[in-house]
Amino acid sequence: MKIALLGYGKMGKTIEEIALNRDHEIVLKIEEDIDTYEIDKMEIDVAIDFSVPKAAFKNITTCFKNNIPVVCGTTGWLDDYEKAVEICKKEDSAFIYASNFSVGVNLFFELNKKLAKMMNGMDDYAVEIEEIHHTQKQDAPSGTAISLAQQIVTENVKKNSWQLDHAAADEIPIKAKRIEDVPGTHTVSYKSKIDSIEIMHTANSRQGFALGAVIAAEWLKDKKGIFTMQDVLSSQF
Ligand SMILES: NC(=O)C1=CN([C@@H]2O[C@H](COP(=O)(O)OP(=O)(O)OC[C@H]3O[C@@H](n4cnc5c(N)ncnc54)[C@H](O)[C@@H]3O)[C@@H](O)[C@H]2O)C=CC1
Ligand SMILES: O=C(O)C1=N[C@H](C(=O)O)C[C@H](O)C1
Repeated sequence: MKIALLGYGKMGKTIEEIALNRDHEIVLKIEEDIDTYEIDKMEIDVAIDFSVPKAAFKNITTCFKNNIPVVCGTTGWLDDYEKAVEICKKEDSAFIYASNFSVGVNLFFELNKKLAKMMNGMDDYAVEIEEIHHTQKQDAPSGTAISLAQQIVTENVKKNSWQLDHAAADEIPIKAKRIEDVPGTHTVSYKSKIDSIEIMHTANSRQGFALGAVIAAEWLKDKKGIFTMQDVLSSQF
């Protein structure tokens, strides 16, 4: 498979290593605006975007316009997600966005939904999310923490949204901590006066995110439409 890497930082480099080990070819590495590359003249099977929030929308929609399917893991640009979906549909292209491509985190998401369902109506418990990431991270809270909060909102009749730090009664508080070299740790806790229940996912490296993104790219290559990581994983496991 011929892969274009949109963003060649910590994640782009880890994805390259995994893609080469799976016999794929990296035909393009982008570190600036996509207009400066002649992608219309290139043969690209799939683009994988792990870049920066301000670049993602333009770069991925340019790929759709050139009939290149896109796997996007960049977080912090989701105000434009619906617009990107419309452009993808109009161009008859293919798209997967996931706040987290790690298989382990996607299992953790399922656990979070189950626990949220069980805790719905348990009013003595206060729910809270904490995320810890490295100090270079541009966005807060993390995309994964937002996904966890949205999953709880779907299950819990008393919670309508999330808030960074100080939340109202109908909001889930998210605490974002930045500590050098932490790849990504997420904890969902329910605390009462009597006891606490916590579930936690700790990434030991970036390998899990990168492997999940390459698996998603292999799955998406010849498809058309809008998909999620759940679609990918339910066809594999
Ligand atoms: N969904 C997931 O599973 C994961 C998502 N992420 C997200 O992926 C993104 C990248 O993370 P890292 O690699 O750690 O960041 P990084 O800062 O190491 O790399 C970002 C890269 O984007 C490049 N870049 C800057 N402007 C650009 C432009 N206009 N076009 C294309 N590339 C440009 C930079 O040169 C840099 O190489 C972040 O948004 C992060 O939150 C990170 C890990 C897992
Ligand atoms: O920036 C990161 O590093 C990560 N970002 C993603 C997020 O915002 O959730 C996923 C992972 O936790 C690492």
